[in-house]
Amino acid sequence: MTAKRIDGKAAGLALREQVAVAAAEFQARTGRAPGLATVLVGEDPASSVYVRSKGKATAEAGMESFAHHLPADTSEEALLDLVVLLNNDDRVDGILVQLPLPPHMDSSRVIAAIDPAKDVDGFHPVNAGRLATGLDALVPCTPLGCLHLLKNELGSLSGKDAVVIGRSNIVGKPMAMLLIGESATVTVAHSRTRDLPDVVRRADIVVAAVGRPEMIRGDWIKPGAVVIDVGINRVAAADEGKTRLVGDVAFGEAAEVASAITPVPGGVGPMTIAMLLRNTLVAAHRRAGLADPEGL
Ligand SMILES: Nc1nc(=O)c2c([nH]1)NC[C@@H]1CN(c3ccc(C(=O)N[C@@H](CCC(=O)O)C(=O)O)cc3)C=[N+]21
Repeated sequence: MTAKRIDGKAAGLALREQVAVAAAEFQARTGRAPGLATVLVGEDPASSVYVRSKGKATAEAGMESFAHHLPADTSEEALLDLVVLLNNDDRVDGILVQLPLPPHMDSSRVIAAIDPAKDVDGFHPVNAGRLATGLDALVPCTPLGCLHLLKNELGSLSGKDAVVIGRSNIVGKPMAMLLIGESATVTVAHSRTRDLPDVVRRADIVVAAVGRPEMIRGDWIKPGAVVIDVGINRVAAADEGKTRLVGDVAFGEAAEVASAITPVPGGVGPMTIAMLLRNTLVAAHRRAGLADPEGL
């Protein structure tokens, strides 16, 4: 069997079009567009690329983009001052501080300084707690994108066996919370899990977020499972000196067994950006005292 390739690029574009329609409605009602502020500290080339593509997507969705770029040697105090400024700026509905921060900064402290109502990454402990307790939260973009793809594929997730590989605050833990919320039976596996291949073999749904290139092999996958690959790993290509992106799943092998699988690139990554815009739109509505936009 050859799995269906889940097209995250197309799903992300469709979502971004819906967000653009709702953003225009928001502007008509309130007299201003939703606004997203991004903060990049330092010169990491990959981070610069992501921040630039976020700025472009924001403009395309009819939202205002406020891009802040600080030098790598900025003090933590100066970054915290900027966060406070953005917290108090009414044009700003969403604040994204690009991670990782330089090593002299304490990212937990920076995240905790962001107004939870503007925390479109969903990384603030208040949002993590709200998600865990089933309250309205801003939910991390990558797991939200994974859930969107899973529901597109399967409809209801109720009673499905889901295995999340990875326990980070950014992906694994919030992914588990979302799956529990959909009434899946959820196992969170990680580097200390015993017999990981056997654990994964039980899963109707596999979400791989370990950050190890092609670690999850085809013979770990239950026939017919849906595989969501969150990994974005840059590895050496066959061509001397070139690189290519691979996921955490050995795609070719897994595609022989799964019913559907996300590719890398073109899977989860584009959904993450679409969900960032979605979260900015939602934050704008909540801050303006409006009901959440429908169907997003
Ligand atoms: N505060 C914060 N929030 C983030 O959401 C955040 C962050 N920091 N730091 C870095 C990571 C990484 N990230 C990606 C988003 C989209 C793609 C994406 O669209 N990737 C394309 C391909 C990209 C390429 O070709 O290099 C794809 O998978 O198809 C990738 C990576 C968000 N991050």
